[in-house]
Amino acid sequence: MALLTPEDLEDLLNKLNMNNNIIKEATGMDIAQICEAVYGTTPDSRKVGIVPITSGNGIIGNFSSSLLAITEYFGLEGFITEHPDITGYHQAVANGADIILMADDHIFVAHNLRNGKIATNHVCTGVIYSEIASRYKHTDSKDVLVIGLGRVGYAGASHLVEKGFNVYACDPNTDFMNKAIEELGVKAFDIESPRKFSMVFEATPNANTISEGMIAERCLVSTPGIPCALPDELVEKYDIDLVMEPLVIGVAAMLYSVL
Ligand SMILES: NCCC[C@@H](N)C(=O)NCCCC[C@H](N)C(=O)O
Repeated sequence: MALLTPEDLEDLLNKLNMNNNIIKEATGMDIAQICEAVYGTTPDSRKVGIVPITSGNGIIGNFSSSLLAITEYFGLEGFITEHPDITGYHQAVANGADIILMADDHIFVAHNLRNGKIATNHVCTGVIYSEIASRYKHTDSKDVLVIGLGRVGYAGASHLVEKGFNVYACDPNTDFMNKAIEELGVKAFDIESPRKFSMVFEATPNANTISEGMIAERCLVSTPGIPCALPDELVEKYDIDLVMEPLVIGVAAMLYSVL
């Protein structure tokens, strides 16, 4: 899994506002409304304790401050603990945190200490980005293309299957592909017999995974993946609504999912 860098997190809320405008135009709802629709929850007076974690590659500059900004953007109170790790966890609980947000290099969790709900960033990111793709209002198709069937892509494909969409998927890893076909019933997208999709959910750590044969002239591409899945020439040539930002939308889904 590619780790975030401080550069990825620069200008986070401006990127969010830009993406929220695209989401509103493409789906008719903003990200808070979509989170409410998916999880059936609304922000309340819960307090979020953010605990920096030093394991593995260590603390990422402005990761915790980004989580605080996101928490407050969606109307929740938050604080970052003075210490990291276990000492920080103890501080968060002692200071009355209802929800704990913390991440090592492998798992990023939101844990509600009051109702016991726990969420991971990779599942929530897959669910919310695939949900955004599926809400594209400029199509009546039920076909969605999912590119990438890792932890995030698989969660998104599963969510779309549950919602009754026709999910076509591709991943160079045949084990991932076979698992999704057997467990979810997705159809393998064959680049040799391309179909043009108006809704695409991309979840890979690679650039330019979307090629001309895959997309309709007017489409919505929803991707948390870094770097961008769309080649510049396609962005210029086609009418593409691109929803892409590195952290906020996934964290919003985590918070809504544990409220
Ligand atoms: N959609 C967001 C995915 C984030 C994930 N790829 C990552 O970088 N995880 C590592 C976070 C490490 C945080 C660090 N331990 C800290 O607490 O600052």
